[in-house]
Amino acid sequence: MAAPLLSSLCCRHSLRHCSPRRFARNDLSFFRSLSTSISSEKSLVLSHVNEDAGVAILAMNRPPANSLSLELNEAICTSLKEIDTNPKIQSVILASTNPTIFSAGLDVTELISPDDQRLPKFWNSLQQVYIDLYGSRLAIIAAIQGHAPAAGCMLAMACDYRIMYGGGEGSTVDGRKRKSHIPTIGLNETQLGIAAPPWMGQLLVRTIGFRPAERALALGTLFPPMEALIEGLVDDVITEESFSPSADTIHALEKLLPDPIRNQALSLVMQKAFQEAELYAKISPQARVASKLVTRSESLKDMIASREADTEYFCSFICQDTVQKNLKKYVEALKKKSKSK
Ligand SMILES: CCCCC/C=C\CCC/C=C/CC(=O)SCCNC(=O)CCNC(=O)[C@H](O)C(C)(C)COP(=O)(O)OP(=O)(O)OC[C@H]1O[C@@H](n2cnc3c(N)ncnc32)[C@H](O)[C@@H]1OP(=O)(O)O
Repeated sequence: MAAPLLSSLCCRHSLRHCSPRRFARNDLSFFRSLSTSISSEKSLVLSHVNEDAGVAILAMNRPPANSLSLELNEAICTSLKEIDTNPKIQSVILASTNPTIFSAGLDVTELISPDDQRLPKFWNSLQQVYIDLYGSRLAIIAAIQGHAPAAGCMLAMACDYRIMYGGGEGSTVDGRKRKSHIPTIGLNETQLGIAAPPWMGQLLVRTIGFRPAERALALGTLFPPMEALIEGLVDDVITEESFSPSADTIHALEKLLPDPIRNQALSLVMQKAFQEAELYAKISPQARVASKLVTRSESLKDMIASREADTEYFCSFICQDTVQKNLKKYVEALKKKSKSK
């Protein structure tokens, strides 16, 4: 699994064929020309490419919370690989079809009384998602419309740029006021009675710096948007207070876009993500990928070298009685909270 990563980082055939086309911030024709759709593994991931723009969307689509199961992890990797083989694509927007949850992190039900054949496969699939995102030749923009705890935060950190929704009472597609929603992001594992795996913790250190990461890891801090921005955990925060799409736009989009993507087309976070995707796509791919290698190759090599040991450690750690007890309690509380709504 390691070889494709570094070769993907080093230089892909596609780097020669870059012809990104400009599109303006509100140019919704981008969506109209989303002609190629790739659905994988029962559409756990929805993927659309626009070759003219050089940009693709990869939207996680596993209700209710985009929690990362073995199958979702595999679908993300499959989809990214398909996009990667298209030489006309330079940027990808990683998004969620759920407007309030980017990804709830690992599917915690995978961790409870696990099957001993499936557990290592599951962990491997998560490692692979990290490797494929962090080591991709593509510039990946995280459009974080909703919550991103734990491995959800890891997904975002493995991207090249992170845009987060800042909360507030935006309008829904049908013009009604939406309930205020303030997403959070962070590695909250200690709140579950477990620790973030070393490579995930180190990713936080590389993203926000040693001391802030040390504290955030110990406390399992989930940052609201502005705090995440101040810490450097996200690069941009977007509010939608003033955003109200016209009825014509809504009508046009209703006809043009599949349901799960429609709301995203109207979100400022998504529009900003396109702008950023375009910015990255304009840079010489060779230069961009070479600069990515400078900052990422060492840590990726280290992670790959310790991958098997990491899997072994994870499996034995998860199977410990105290860990199982903590996880069960956590899931019960999660379900209780959800039922009480
Ligand atoms: C020293 C070295 C040690 C090394 C140790 C090695 C390995 C250990 C590493 C373990 C790594 C872990 C990384 C992880 O990602 S753990 C998962 C952490 N995730 C969470 O804690 C998030 C839990 N979820 C929430 O907090 C909330 O759901 C939310 C994401 C904030 C969204 O809140 P809300 O919009 O209110 O939605 P609900 O709470 O009602 O949830 C809706 C629905 O989804 C289910 N669900 C939510 N999260 C998960 C999940 N992570 N897994 C599975 N299912 C989830 C929830 O139960 C609801 O479903 P029901 O309505 O059917 O109950």
